[in-house]
Amino acid sequence: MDLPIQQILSGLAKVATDSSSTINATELLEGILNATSESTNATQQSSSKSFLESSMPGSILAFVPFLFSFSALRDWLKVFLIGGLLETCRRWYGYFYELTVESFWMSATFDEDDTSYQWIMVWLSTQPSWAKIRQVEVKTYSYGTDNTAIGLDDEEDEDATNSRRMFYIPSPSKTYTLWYKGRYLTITRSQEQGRWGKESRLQLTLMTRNPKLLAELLKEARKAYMKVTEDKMCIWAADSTNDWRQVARREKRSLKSIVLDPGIKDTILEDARDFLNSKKWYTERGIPFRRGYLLYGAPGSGKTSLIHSLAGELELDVYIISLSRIGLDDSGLNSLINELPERCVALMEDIDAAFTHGLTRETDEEEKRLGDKEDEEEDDEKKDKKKEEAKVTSPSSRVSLSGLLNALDGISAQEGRILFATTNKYSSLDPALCRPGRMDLHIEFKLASQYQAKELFKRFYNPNDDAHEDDEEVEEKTKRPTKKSSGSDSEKPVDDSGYNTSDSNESSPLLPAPSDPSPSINVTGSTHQSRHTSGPRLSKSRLEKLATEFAEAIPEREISMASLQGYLMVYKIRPESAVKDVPAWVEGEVKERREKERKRQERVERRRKQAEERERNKEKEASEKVAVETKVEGDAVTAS
Ligand SMILES: Nc1ncnc2c1ncn2[C@@H]1O[C@H](COP(=O)(O)OP(=O)(O)OP(=O)(O)O)[C@@H](O)[C@H]1O
Repeated sequence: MDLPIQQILSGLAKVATDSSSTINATELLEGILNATSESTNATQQSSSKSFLESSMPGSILAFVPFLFSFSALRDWLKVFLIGGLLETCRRWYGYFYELTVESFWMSATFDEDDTSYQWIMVWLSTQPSWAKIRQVEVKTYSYGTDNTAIGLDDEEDEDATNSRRMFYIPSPSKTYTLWYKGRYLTITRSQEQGRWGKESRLQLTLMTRNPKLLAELLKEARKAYMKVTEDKMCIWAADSTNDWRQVARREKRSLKSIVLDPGIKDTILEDARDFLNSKKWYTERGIPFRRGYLLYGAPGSGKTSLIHSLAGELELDVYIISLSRIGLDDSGLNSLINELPERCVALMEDIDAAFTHGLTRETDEEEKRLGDKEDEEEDDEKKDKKKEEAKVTSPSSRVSLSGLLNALDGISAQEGRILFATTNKYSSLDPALCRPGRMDLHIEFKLASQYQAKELFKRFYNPNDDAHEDDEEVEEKTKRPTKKSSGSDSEKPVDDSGYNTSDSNESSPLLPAPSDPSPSINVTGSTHQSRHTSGPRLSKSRLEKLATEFAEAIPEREISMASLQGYLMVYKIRPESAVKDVPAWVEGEVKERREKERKRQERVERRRKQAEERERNKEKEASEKVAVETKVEGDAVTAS
């Protein structure tokens, strides 16, 4: 290791003796190299060679101290200065370039899971130049998102309606150019791997110095979106990571189609409207700006239908919160409720289903008692279904009552939301949950009244309320027993709606005929008998008469609206037959209901007896135990 240092030192000494008083770096380097080579020659004769000598040329080693010499520093400085200057220039150039370009362009990005993404897609589909694009991705959608792309099929195209529709969407990673108000516009759709597979993103770049132009475009896009979705409402549900996802977009259901006793719909609608317009009122009084409605009562009485219909009427989206969902716990529920948008309908269906397993404050005994009581009230099938659901969900649902209460009205609970909860077991709900502030309005839904049956009949056969006052022609038509079909010699039966259908009920072996004692095929439920979508043509007076007859045959509060609807579905285009057959159907329904009731009574009685038996056995065991202990004690006393 000493050798190179000696060489360098000798080199330096040689340079010092040979050189004049002013030496420059080049001379110094040459001197070192010469001295080093001489020194190296001398040492070559030596038999021992160091590792460094064998692995590195001496000239490089000699160069090292030179790098740190004073004169080399000056050169280093020059290099740094020039390099730094060049880099600074490069960066400034990039910065100014971006600044210049940015001042002429505006850009915005849109993520697929945000509604604004759909605004842009809808807006794109309205652009004339977009119709001429040549490279696209073709998609078929199974639900909801059909407004986010450009439909290829005509709505009335039979193939399109019978199968999935086809859509154009922008190809990923391709930049499309368009013109917006005379400005150059580019749109790029990129895809990234997200939690749920590939997630798309749109990047829009507009050549303008005016920031208002982008805002205008966005407003236009939102308007276009609102226009195509004005008859639709979005349904959201939580995914397994407790994030809201849009699961469907549905046609709004008209409030008129929900038949309730007079005043109920109007009361809820007015209340909800008033609430939505009262933010200031709530704020001024320091009352949390939230409203809860509890809809309870008979199954199939229209609770869920009414909620969806009201949401459509109020132009709000529906966010479904399923308390018994696998993996949902208190914190998950809390975050779900926190993430609700300000104006929305939150829907908790069958809120009692979650209570059965740990949410209620009732003791087990009370729960059992209540369960028995409800047994008497509730439909057998419904109860069994609930039990099954409870069995499936109980191990995984970890929402506690306090968790639910906190989520509903804790400080972090979302303001401005309307909560609708439904239940078939009103009496099993905890009072804390039902108190005002959490559930402000409680509305009972009962089995169908005769008024409801009549209105349902009228709406079913004349949904648009457009029957003529006394349309004798229609009347005539409905009375005519047969009609000659054009192009055929054979006489075909005519349905009692006045329509002549090729697949009317008479020719359909699948239709269950209530009066037929031995149907050829055992079909449960109602089948579609016609492809007619419009209602049968009945005059107003005829419809009124039939509806009255129909309603008179329906016993008050014994049959659910869902069952009535199911019955009418069988007679989709045969109102006369519907009225004629209704007494037989009602008889069957009532009989079935009574049979179920009887079975339920028996089951309740059996359970009661089993409980008594258990009690008796317990008492017997206890008294036997006491007797044995007394005997043992007696024996012990005798023995002592
Ligand atoms: N009052 C009603 N007016 C019109 N249709 C009704 C009414 N009640 C029920 N229906 C019809 O019955 C079907 C079931 O109704 P819905 O699901 O709203 O009842 P529900 O009370 O929510 O039942 P569940 O308590 O079992 O959830 C729907 O197709 C709906 O059209």
